[in-house]
Amino acid sequence: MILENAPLSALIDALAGEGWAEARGFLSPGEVARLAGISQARRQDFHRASIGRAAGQNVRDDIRRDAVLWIDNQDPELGFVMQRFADYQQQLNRELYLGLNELELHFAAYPAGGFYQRHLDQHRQQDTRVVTVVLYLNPPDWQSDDGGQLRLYLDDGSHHDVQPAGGTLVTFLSNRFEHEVIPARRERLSLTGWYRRR
Ligand SMILES: O=C(O)CCC(=O)C(=O)O
Ligand SMILES: [Fe+2]
Repeated sequence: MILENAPLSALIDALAGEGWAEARGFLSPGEVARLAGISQARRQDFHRASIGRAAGQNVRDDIRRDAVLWIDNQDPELGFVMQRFADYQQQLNRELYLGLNELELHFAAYPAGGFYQRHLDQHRQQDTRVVTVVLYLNPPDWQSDDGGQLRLYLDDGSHHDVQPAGGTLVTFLSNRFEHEVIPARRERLSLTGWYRRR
């Protein structure tokens, strides 16, 4: 379901219904610019994203081509956005009894040519990821021609493409929807996270 400047309660309803939501205007343009600035200032610390966990981790250029920086949830510069995610977690628990008690977050940067092949956000052994959130930090002039859409594969065999415009938040049930990032033609920035249940 596509939402515009919606309250958190509308996201919760969409998640309980279809299992996913595209919430445009989740952050204001000013907040997006601030977060994008923080991400850019830390670019030297990003590292090439890998797949799998622990010993099974490796960088696979053929599967995903992005760089990430994991975030400390106590990071003082990020308090304004962490608060939004904490509110969302609290409402998810209150309304849907999901029992979420952890959020892991990373900045991601896809260079021109970057993509992420179709996948599910759960590691085979360890399926504690319950709800995915992706918040886009791109400039407002992102065009369809710039690529980088998030393609969500829906239950009925169709798909929904999300334009990674700054301020849009996508959220979905991590174990239900396969998805992929279509190759981007310009740098594509985001903040991606997973609520978990330990
Ligand atoms: O950036 C996106 O739109 C999705 C990224 C993704 O699927 C992931 O990091 O698991
Ligand atoms: Fe994913």
